[in-house]
Amino acid sequence: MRILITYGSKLGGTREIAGQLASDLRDEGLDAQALAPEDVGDVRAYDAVIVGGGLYANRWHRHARRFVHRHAQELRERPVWFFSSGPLDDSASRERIPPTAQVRALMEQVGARGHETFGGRLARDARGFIARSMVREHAGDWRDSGQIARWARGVAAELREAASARAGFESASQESPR
Ligand SMILES: Cc1cc2nc3c(=O)[nH]c(=O)nc-3n(C[C@H](O)[C@H](O)[C@H](O)COP(=O)(O)O)c2cc1C
Repeated sequence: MRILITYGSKLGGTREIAGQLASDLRDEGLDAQALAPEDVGDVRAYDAVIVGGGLYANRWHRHARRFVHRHAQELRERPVWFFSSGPLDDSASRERIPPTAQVRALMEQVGARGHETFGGRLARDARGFIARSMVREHAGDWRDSGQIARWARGVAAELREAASARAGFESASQESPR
């Protein structure tokens, strides 16, 4: 089963989460690949898609939003999960943080099956006027590799379940009716 993981990331934190998800899903025996949106060819080549976005003022980074808009049709036709990365504290590790209103609207647009919020990262040398002003209070790496791995295992289990249900249905429908 081929899984695409793509993302919108400005400072690199969400890109690295996508990389860890791909590696965790490969450990689960799935053929998973993390690609920047501009490197994704035909979404129809994948059996399932995960889209992640770094949060900026409660909105996904524009590359993630754009990917969903551009490929809404293909995404509606296959299982899709979303993740967000943002909180610059341990809140995402302690409790489930629901998607922001904008991300929820994108989920509805494509019928996404689930969503997880992971902690974010703000490096001390982050570039950009607002990012620099946030560094003093909020610099740190709050991404939790255990939380990411657990979520990847959950997605893999759902995909396996769906595949075995499909295989059961197909073999039942091949039996000729008497
Ligand atoms: C200008 C700015 C605005 C941010 N706004 C939010 C926000 O609204 N919600 C949130 O949870 N995190 C917010 N963050 C934290 C980022 O989401 C976090 O740094 C994340 O890891 C960035 O992803 P990226 O490294 O992939 O770009 C903000 C960070 C910056 C620099």
